[in-house]
Amino acid sequence: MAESTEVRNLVYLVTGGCGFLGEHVVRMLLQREPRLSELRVFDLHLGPWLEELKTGPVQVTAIQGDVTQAHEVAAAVAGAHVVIHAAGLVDVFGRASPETIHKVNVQGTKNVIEACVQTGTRFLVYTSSMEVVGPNIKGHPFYRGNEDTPYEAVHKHPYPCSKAQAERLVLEANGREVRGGLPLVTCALRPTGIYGEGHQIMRDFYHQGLRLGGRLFRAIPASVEHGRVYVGNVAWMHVLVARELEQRAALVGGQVYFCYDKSPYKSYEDFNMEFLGPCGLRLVETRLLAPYWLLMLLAALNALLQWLLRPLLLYAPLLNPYTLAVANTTFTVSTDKAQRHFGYEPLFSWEDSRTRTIRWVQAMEGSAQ
Ligand SMILES: NC(=O)C1=CN([C@@H]2O[C@H](COP(=O)(O)OP(=O)(O)OC[C@H]3O[C@@H](n4cnc5c(N)ncnc54)[C@H](O)[C@@H]3O)[C@@H](O)[C@H]2O)C=CC1
Ligand SMILES: CC(C)CCC[C@@H](C)[C@H]1CC[C@H]2[C@@H]3[C@H](O)CC4=CC(=O)CC[C@]4(C)[C@H]3CC[C@]12C
Repeated sequence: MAESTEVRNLVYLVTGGCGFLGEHVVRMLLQREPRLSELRVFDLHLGPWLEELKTGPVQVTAIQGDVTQAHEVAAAVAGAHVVIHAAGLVDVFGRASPETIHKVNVQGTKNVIEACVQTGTRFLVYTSSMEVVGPNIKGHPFYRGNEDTPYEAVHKHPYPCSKAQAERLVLEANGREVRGGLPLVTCALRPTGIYGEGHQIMRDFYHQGLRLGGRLFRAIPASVEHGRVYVGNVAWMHVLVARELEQRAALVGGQVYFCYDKSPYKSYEDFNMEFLGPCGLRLVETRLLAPYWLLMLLAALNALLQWLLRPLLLYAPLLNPYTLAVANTTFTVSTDKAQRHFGYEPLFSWEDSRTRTIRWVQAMEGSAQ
């Protein structure tokens, strides 16, 4: 940890600071950024847990706001030294319209960039996603790839499209002159599938398993590897790169970094079982019962039902053609770019990450433990 005798004079803004990742970034900043004097937490929905953070040495300012509203963003950004833009509409289930996803993820990001330029904020970290790269619609595997691995990134789904556009805007803004005449320094972090305390989909799988008598049924072949990264390490990467943006502007500015740690390469379901297994669930092999063509049929049926029922109700199950394609395509990362550029090492070992996540599942309401 850095020296605690450093002067506290920095103002940080975290957009989406009450989300799954955002909360971890907020808590990590308070623990690991000794130069912090004020932390602004901007979100559409503020969490009650923010109150308990207001008693420490750092001024925690909760701002209820909408990134699609340029004036609200500008007011929050004014006077901040660093912005971590983690707010986003994460929807691959068809809950929100493509227009809403675009508005939040693309227009919202434009608003953040313009606010930095207008108010003179120089450092911007954007939470991008592996989805900016892939899996692509052709289902090409991305096996242990890095930031320079050639890959045909072709998207159709609104979520990856919006993240790709927003990331491009952030990178193109690197070097723009901000108010006061100095250049803006930006970079983008691309997490793979994040897991850890607060992960909604893990929660959903757990409850589904309990409803099914402690069983989950394998849908995806165990040979398909899916990249995962612990939320605490993703948060740590954000804190570290934000800290280094000023000192290493020439190297880090305009760059993208995959988020990685020592989590093992496994299929999506086998990886989830690392936590759900110790909490009493078991994964039942069903390859013969549910061949892939049947899953595709079910996914297509779900999409059709979603469309038919839309005027009446929101039907948004986990399985749809897009989630099936993502879950069924190998996408794993092997890189050390963040280590080389800004000295990143995972803060949490795989054992720690696993233990913390298991404890969180065990503490969940309705837990079998
Ligand atoms: N969950 C994952 O596996 C991954 C997430 N990401 C990215 O990480 C970021 C955070 O994602 P999560 O924490 O998982 O999602 P989340 O949904 O838990 O957090 C997003 C936060 O943004 C806020 N937000 C949404 N619309 C807003 C608006 N119009 N104005 C202000 N705040 C708004 C939400 O209220 C929420 O608190 C997102 O940008 C997402 O694209 C990237 C890769 C993987
Ligand atoms: C029942 C199905 C066959 C399996 C369902 C699993 C899916 C819900 C999830 C499998 C892969 C996930 C995505 C992946 O981790 C990459 C992501 C990155 C993001 O930026 C946002 C979330 C997500 C799209 C994530 C969403 C759930 C899966 C599709």
